[in-house]
Amino acid sequence: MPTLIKNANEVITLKGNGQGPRTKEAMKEIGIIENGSVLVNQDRIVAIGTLEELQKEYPELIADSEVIDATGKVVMPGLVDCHTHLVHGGTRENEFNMRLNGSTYMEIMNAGGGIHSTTRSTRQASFEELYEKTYNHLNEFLKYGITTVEAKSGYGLDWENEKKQLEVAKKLQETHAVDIVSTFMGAHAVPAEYKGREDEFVEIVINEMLPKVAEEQLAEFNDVFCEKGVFTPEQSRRILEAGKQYGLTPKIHADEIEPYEGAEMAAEVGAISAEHLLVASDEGIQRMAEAGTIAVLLPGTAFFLRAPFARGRLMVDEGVPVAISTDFNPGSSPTISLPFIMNLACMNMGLTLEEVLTATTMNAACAINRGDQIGSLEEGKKADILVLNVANYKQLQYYYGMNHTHLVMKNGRVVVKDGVLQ
Ligand SMILES: N=CN[C@@H](CCC(=O)O)C(=O)O
Ligand SMILES: [Zn+2]
Repeated sequence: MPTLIKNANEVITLKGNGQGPRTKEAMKEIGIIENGSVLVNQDRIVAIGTLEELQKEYPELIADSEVIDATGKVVMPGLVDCHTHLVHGGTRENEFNMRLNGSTYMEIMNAGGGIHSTTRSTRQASFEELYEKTYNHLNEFLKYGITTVEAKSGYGLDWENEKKQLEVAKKLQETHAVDIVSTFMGAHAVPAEYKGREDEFVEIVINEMLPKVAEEQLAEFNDVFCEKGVFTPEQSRRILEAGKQYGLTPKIHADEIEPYEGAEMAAEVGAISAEHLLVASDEGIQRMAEAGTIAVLLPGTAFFLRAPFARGRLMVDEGVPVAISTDFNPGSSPTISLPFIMNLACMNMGLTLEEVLTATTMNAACAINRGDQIGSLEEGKKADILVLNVANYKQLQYYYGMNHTHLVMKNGRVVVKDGVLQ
C-alpha cells in the first residue's frame, strides 16, 4: 500500500547536486520544503513536494494511500551511522573509571585491557549471544532514527572469531530492519598471542584472512588502526593495498591519539574515508581535500576520552567532505545516540546545524558507498524516512540530549511509531 506523509512543517530533503559527498557551502544546502509531503510506494520514494503538487501528479496513488499526518513536525532522511564496532562481547565500565582516575586509553590497552579486553569477551561469546546482544542494540539505533549502520569486525583477531563477528552482522542484515554494511578490521590490534611477533600477524591478516573475507563475501571495506603502538603506517599501507587486490575498499583509523601521517596515507592509497583524525596535520587535511577522502569524525570519542576534538570546522572550510558518526564501541564511545554526537560536533567542532545534517545523512552514506541509495529524500531512493517531534530543523540541536524521533519508516515500512518499536 502506498503511504503519504503529509503537511510537515519542513521536509529536509538533503537533495543536492548529484549523489556524491558534499563539501564546503554545499554542506549547508539541506533542501528545505516548507509544508511539504512525501509519497512512498513499496520500499521507494515516489515524489516530494507540497500536497497540491503531489495530488496533481499522483491522484490515484494518493487516493489509495495510508496517510501519516506530519503537521507541526520535521521530516528528513533516516540517519546513517557510518563508523561503529557494532558486534562485540562484554562491557568496559571499569576502564572508564580507571580513566577518570588518571589512566590513559593506551596505557590500559598496553596493559592487556582496552581492545584486548573486548577481544577476550568476544571470543568467549557464542554466535547466538552476540546475535542477541547486537539485535537489541540495533533496536536502540532504530529508536534514535538510525536506519543504516556500518559494522566493523576487529574483536576476534583470529579467523574463527573475526568470521563469527562478520557472520553475526550478515545474519542481522537479513533479519533486522536496520541495514548493516560490513567492514573487515582484522588489523584492529595485534592480539596478545602475537606480542613481539607483530609482522607475523600482519602476514596472517594479508595472506589468510583477507582472501577468506573476499571469498566468503563477508565485507565490502577493509580498515586498519594505524596508531603508534598498534600498526605502523608501513604495515597499515600493506594491509590496505592487499585488501584492494581482493576488491575491499580501504578505510583507515587515522591520527587518533598521536599524529602518524594517517590522513596523508588515506589520500595516497585512495581510501574512501579516514576516520577519527583528532590530531591530523594541516598537510594531511590538504591532501584529503585534494583526493576527496571523506573525513569520518567521531566527536563522541574525543568527549569520552577527554581528548582534543578533530578540527572539523577547518576540514569543512578546506573542502574535505565531512561525515559524523557515533563510533559505537564498548571502550571509547559506548553510545548509540547519534543526535547527541551531532550536538557535540556543533558545540566542539564548530559545525553548523545544516552541516551536521549533511554529515549524518548524505556524506555518511557516501562514506559507505551508498550515496546513490540513501542519505537524501529523492525520487527512486529507499524510503528510509524520519518524522521528528520538532517544529523546525534548528530545534533538533537546540533541544539537546533528547530523542526527537516520532516515527521511523524503513524500506517503506513504519518500524517506530510514537517513539515505540512496531
Ligand atoms: N581506536 C580504535 N578503535 C575503536 C575503539 C575500540 C575499543 O576501544 O574497543 C575506536 O574507533 O574508537
Ligand atoms: Zn573505530
